[in-house]
Amino acid sequence: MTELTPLSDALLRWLPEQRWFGGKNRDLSEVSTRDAVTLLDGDPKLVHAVLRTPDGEYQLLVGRRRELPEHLAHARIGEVDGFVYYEAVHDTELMRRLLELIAEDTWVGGIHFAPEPGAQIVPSQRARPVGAEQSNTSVIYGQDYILKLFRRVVVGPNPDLQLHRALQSVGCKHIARPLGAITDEFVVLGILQEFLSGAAEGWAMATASVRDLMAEADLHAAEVGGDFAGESFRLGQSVAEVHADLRRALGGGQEGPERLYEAVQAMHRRLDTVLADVPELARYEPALRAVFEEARNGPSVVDVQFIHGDLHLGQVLRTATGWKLIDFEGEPAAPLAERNALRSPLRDVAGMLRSFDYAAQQLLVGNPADHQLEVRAREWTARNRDAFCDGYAEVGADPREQGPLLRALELDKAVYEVAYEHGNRPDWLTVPLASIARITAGED
Ligand SMILES: Nc1ncnc2c1ncn2[C@@H]1O[C@H](COP(=O)(O)OP(=O)(O)O)[C@@H](O)[C@H]1O
Ligand SMILES: O=P(O)(O)O[C@H]1O[C@H](CO)[C@@H](O[C@H]2O[C@H](CO)[C@@H](O)[C@H](O)[C@H]2O)[C@H](O)[C@H]1O
Repeated sequence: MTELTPLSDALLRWLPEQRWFGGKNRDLSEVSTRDAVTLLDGDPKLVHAVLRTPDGEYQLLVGRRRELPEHLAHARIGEVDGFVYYEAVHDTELMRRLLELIAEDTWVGGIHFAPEPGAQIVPSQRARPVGAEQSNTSVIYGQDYILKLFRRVVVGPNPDLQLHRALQSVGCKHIARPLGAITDEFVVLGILQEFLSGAAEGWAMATASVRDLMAEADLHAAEVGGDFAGESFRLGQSVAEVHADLRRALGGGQEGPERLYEAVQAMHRRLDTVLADVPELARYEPALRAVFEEARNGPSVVDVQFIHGDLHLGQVLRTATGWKLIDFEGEPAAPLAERNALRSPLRDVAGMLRSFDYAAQQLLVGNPADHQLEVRAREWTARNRDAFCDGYAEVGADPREQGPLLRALELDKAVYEVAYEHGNRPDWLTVPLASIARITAGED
């Protein structure tokens, strides 16, 4: 029983509407809270809580006020005993408190708020939540800091924090500097980082380029003003440099045929799980399994290392000085042991190649079929995928030399995306399904 227990019914209604909640396809008959810790008392009050749901545990920061001001009305969760409870990430005053706690290097109710060694945090900054759709929730402070509050509560070492620290230790130029962390004994709850003000998200840049091309349906991708291939090339170089930095900081190794066998088995297992939830995938099952099996026919020794784990165009930011990679958390729903394992860097390449396809295809979803636009979309994808691989090959090994494994990893990622969209954004399910249809039919 916590202070928030009487709020359970309201939370049950509110939860499925939250973008970060991955259990939208589940039967939700009950949610409860545990470990409510008061971080600021008074009016407003700030409470940290963990929400127990059939989809696992989620972190929640709850504000409480006697009266909710107009500008916080959209954050309302429910009302109990004359108090209004709401999502605290929208409340500047309460979010400033979190930054103060980090700057002070403090423990509150078993939660440690700490700056990274050498970081000087100035708390007097106005806070605003990131507007973007995302799996976690981030708050921006002025032009200086961004605090990511993880939503899923996962016990164990957090790859996002660990890999940022490792990359920082070797002076990697493609990350935002880690500045602080919020942890309890077993769980990393948040990470404070340098805010890259003025940076553009790769996804926004790429989709703008596709839109440009579609507006000029008579021209080829290389001829329109918004051509993205130069950026894709530089992005490929940057990703290869981050892979090299990760090897420098944390080492790497090689794995033999047994591990390749195990990796292919894991692809089959993931497919089994997703098939059980998404019947629309069943028609592609034989073709998918055949591509996974083909991966065994490439080189039997594979280079492995720490990798990003969920690389896509939404995880890369273009600053004036080059590309930065963010969010080294891996796939949010994957088991921690898998996210912390040494894996082939080709997984990251496959993730990014999938993302070029996503950027081009999602603009066609919901529109009447148009052959010309479909041809243009495919041309854009092919051009940018090639440019990315060319850039990568300038710094590291050319990913295309491992064709069967790369293709299997891409389809494995597409199967993951089917599950992700099914659980988080059901309207987008057709994007990865259509890709699987095209790839397995040999059209891409
Ligand atoms: N260091 C940063 N500087 C500027 N913007 C950032 C930074 N880190 C994240 N963002 C913005 O916040 C969004 C979400 O961050 P991300 O770490 O990817 O969270 P999630 O795990 O929820 O996907 C990004 O898409 C980007 O727009
Ligand atoms: O950024 P997150 O760590 O939250 O990653 C999850 O959400 C992503 C979507 O926000 C999802 O990525 C998929 O959609 C992207 C476009 O929105 C696209 O660029 C990616 O290629 C596609 O996989 C990601 O899979 C998921 O883990």
